[in-house]
Formats: sequence, C-alpha cells, structure tokens
Amino acid sequence: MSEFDKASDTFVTWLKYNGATVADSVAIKDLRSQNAGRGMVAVKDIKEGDLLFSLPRKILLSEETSELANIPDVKEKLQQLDGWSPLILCMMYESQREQSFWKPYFDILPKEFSTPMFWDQKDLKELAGTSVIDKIGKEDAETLYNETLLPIIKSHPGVFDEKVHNVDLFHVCGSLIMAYSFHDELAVRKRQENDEKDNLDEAEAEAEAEDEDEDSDEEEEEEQGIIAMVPMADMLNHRTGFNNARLFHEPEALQMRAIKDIKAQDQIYNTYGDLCNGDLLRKYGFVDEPNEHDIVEISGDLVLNEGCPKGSSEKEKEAKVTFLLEEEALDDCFVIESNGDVPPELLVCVQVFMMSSQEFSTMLGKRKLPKPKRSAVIMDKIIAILTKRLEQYSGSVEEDEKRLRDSSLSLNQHNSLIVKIGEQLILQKALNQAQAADEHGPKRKKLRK
Ligand SMILES: C[S@@+](CC[C@H](N)C(=O)[O-])C[C@H]1O[C@@H](n2cnc3c(N)ncnc32)[C@H](O)[C@@H]1O
Repeated sequence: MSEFDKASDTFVTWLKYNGATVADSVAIKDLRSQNAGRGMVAVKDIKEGDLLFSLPRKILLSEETSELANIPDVKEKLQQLDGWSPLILCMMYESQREQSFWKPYFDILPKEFSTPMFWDQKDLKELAGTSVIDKIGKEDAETLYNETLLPIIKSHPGVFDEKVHNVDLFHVCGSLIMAYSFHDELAVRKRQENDEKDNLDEAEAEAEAEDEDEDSDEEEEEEQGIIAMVPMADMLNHRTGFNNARLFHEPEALQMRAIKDIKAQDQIYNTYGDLCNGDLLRKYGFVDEPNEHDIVEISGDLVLNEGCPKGSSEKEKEAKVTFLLEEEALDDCFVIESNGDVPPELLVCVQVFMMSSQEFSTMLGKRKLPKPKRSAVIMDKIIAILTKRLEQYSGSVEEDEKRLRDSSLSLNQHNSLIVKIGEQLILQKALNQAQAADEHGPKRKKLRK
C-alpha cells in the first residue's frame, strides 16, 4: 500500500474511532493522476437521500475546539480576532503539534497549492487581463499576518515559535481555509433552540420571524455561524453541473447525504458554489471545462474613462461617479455573464458618463437615473469599451487556443489559458451582440429609411 493510501486509511480509522460513521457505499480515491488529490467515489449504487457519512461535532476544527482555546491568555486574544484570523492561528498551532487531536487529518491535507497565490511572476504574467490578478490579495494577507497574528505569536514564545509559525505556514493555513473550510451553522441552531426554550409558541415565533426582514436574518446567520474545518466533508471535489451530495448540519453531527442517485464508480461531488473559472482557480487552484458560470468583469474605471466625453474635467467625472454610486448603479466592476448580455446598469452608467455638463445637471435636478437604452450612440460606446477590455489580454483567443494544444504546457499555464479564453469568448459574444444591436438599432433604422 502506498504512503498516500496508508495516510487515507489512518485518517478513516481516526474518524471512526471518534464516532464518525462511513457508509460502505463510498471510498476515498487517489485522483492525483487527474491533479485532483483525493476524492470520494461510490463503490456501490447510492440512492438519493442515502447517508454517506456522519461526523460528530467534536472532530470539527475551529476556534472553539482547538487546544489553543484552552490556553487562558491566548483564548482572550483569539476572541478579539475576527474573520478567518482565529481559525488560521488555530490551524497554524494544531498543524505543528505532533500530539494534536487532528494529526491524522493534517497528514492528509495538502501542503502545496496550485492557486495563483503561490505562482511566480512568470506564471502570473499568463493571467494578464483576467480579473484574477487583482483579487489574489497576497500583500493584504501578509499585512494581516504581520500586524495581527505575528504580535500574538511573538508574545507567546511558550506556545508559538516564530520560526515555525511563520508567514509561509500562515499562507498554507489561509489557503486551506479558503479551499476546505465550511460555515458551520451550529450557533444559529443554538439561537433557534434558545428561542424555543423561551416558551414562545409557534404562532408567536412565526410572527416574530416575519418581523425580521430578510437582510437582517442573513446578517445574523453570518454573525452567528462559525468557520470550521470539517474533516472528510472536505474530501469531496467539485465539478460544475455534477453536484450530487450535500452536507447537512444537524445538532449532534454533520451528515453528508446523496442529493441524487449515484452510480457505483461515479465520483461524489459537493458544490463550492456557482463559480467562474477565475474564482475556481484563485480559490481552489483548478478550472472546469466547460463552465457555464464563467463571467467577464469590466472595471468601473475603464467605463468612466471611455464613457466621459474627451476633455471632461476631473470634477465633472467625480460628480458623475458620486451620483451613480449614490444611486447604486455603479460598482467597482460590471459583470457580463456567459450569455454575453450587456448588463442594464452598464448601459445606464455609459449614458450618464456620456452626458454633456448641461444634460448632467438637468438630470441631477430631477435626481432620476435614465432608463437603460440601446441607441446607436450608446452601443458605439459599449463597443469601444468592450474593445478596450479585449485589448487588456496579451494575445488573441485564436493564439491562446493554439497554445492550449501545446502538450508541454504546465498546469498553471493551461489553467491560465482556460480562464483567459473563457473571458475573451464572453467579451467577443458581447461585442457581436452589441454590433448587431448597433446595426439594427432604432437610430440606424431611421437613418436608412
Ligand atoms: C475541499 S478540497 C477537496 C479534497 C482534495 N481533492 C484533497 O485531496 O484534499 C478542495 C481541493 O480539491 C481539489 N479539487 C476539487 N475539485 C477539483 C476538480 N474538479 N479538479 C481538480 N482539483 C479539484 C482542489 O485542489 C481544491 O482546492
């Protein structure tokens, strides 16, 4: 048996010893030949609703279960941290302890990643033009490490070792959280149980629930849930359109169940969300072909600079931006989905940016956004914006598609090309549609009459 398979076996033995159950219809599979690490497959036919495995809450690794929370002074520090920071610190600590409860789990987690966070400059250059580059956030992450976690690490030399619990380990743990963690709803359930204990009858509870609007409900869930590592549940890979299992958060245990019939030998897939290839690559280090969720982003700055009449003053541009932000029409970027449709808010912003000073002040007086129009002048501007956006990629789709056939490509190069080609094809589709709308639009028709 390979070391890889031995580690998988030790991990499953550890799970079962700690009260997990694993159905005999599933097995862990070595998928390294597909660059997919481990995955889970069906070894027997599975029916929709079947329990695949059940995990007692004590095996979850979080800021509540880590040994770090039992060290009085550190516990207080943990409680003061927010976002991913407490879990990152717990993972940095637990991953380096030989006697950690989670050792068999850490032994099967990867230590290297194919996400752009770890790429060198040469590989990153391949992503030029895509939205991935601006979202990697390596510097921000390192600022968090240096300003928030390092002081805690330094002030507890008996718990941490600055040389071991360093920025490299920080990136490994951060990447694991990004690609493997779950949002555990336990705290939300606790709140609901407490509501019940408060002796509210059902009608009262319903009336109270109706009073809370949806947004505040979401906020509470966000606040009350906790990020946790869920061993085994994170063994499932993702494939767009193939999701056949889901994790159910029960009070005593987390249960992975089939949400479709699954045939023996088929892989069992969770879903990481409806993600475009840029996001799959950035967060998880792989891409899906094809990916119906692909999108392309156009920065608000590009639209502003192309949209405003030449010679517009900075003051006027700023006034237009402020107005559009206040009206919630403008964002950091506009998203074009895989159907290539130009979003109405992009049309509206282009209209406002194109206005003369006088037109703009009249509109400001009315404080009313224009309706999205597809007139010839607007579509000409949209075409100019899409063309400029296409120019941000190095090379054309045809060149990229040709390169994709080169068998000596590295995985990073291949994945970059898939992201780039996906984005450029959407842009071309949008451009074709804009050109067709331009040619057949109302103004052109009028001109031809
Ligand atoms: C939640 S983990 C799944 C378990 C993982 N395969 C392992 O061996 O630890 C997420 C990671 O699995 C890999 N992965 C998931 N789905 C994949 C896919 N369709 N193709 C390639 N890799 C995939 C990626 O490395 C991703 O970051």
